[in-house]
Amino acid sequence: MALDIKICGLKTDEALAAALAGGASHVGFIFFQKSPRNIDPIEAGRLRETARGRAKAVAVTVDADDETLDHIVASMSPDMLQLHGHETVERVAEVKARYGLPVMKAFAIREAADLDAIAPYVSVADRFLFDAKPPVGSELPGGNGVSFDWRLLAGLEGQVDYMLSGGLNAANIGEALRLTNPPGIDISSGVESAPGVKDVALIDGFFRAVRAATDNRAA
Ligand SMILES: O=C(O)c1ccccc1N[C@@H]1O[C@H](COP(=O)(O)O)[C@@H](O)[C@H]1O
Repeated sequence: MALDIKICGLKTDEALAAALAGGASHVGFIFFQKSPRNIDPIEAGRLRETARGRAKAVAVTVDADDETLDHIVASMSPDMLQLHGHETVERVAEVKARYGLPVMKAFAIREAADLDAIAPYVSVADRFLFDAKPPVGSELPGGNGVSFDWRLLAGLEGQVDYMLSGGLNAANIGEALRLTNPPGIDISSGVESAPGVKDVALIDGFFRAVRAATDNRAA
């Protein structure tokens, strides 16, 4: 099965063009005030039109209330909602029903026991996203450029649909894919020259590294 690739935290035409040219299956827009990648929903709506029909537009939110989600969904008509906060199973079900959109629920992983938390969500979430726990002092629940022990996901192959995320970059993606064989991968800081500043050369390099790793895998 083809590997899904999500480039997240996009804010500019140039970065979006590089993500699409590289073959991103998903492009992510962050709606979280404290993030250096935070984008206005109207501007995200403009960018997502470029991606329409080429990559799925994912709206990333953190414990957002209905009013906030209403505005995001109306402004940019995402293909998917990523819930990256402490949303309960009930809240995930409520959001799915309210917007009729697939939901990807994020979980922070440090040890094997952290994966137990996904069990009640299996029948509700369309997909999971596994990220590292934020470093102490970080105000961001994601986008910290930190990875976790990928070997923890080894038993999940074929069991749940998920994206591997957290601290991925061109240098480590080969090892990450070798250890986990995930259905999808998600990257943000690893293709930035500074927090919130996407770098076209780094985006190109990431896709090259993914291709090299997946070619090796197929061979
Ligand atoms: O990127 C952010 O600023 C962000 C803010 C709030 C919630 C989620 C966020 N990002 C998500 O985290 C992953 C991993 O990021 P990184 O590659 O480790 O920098 C990112 O792709 C988003 O899905």
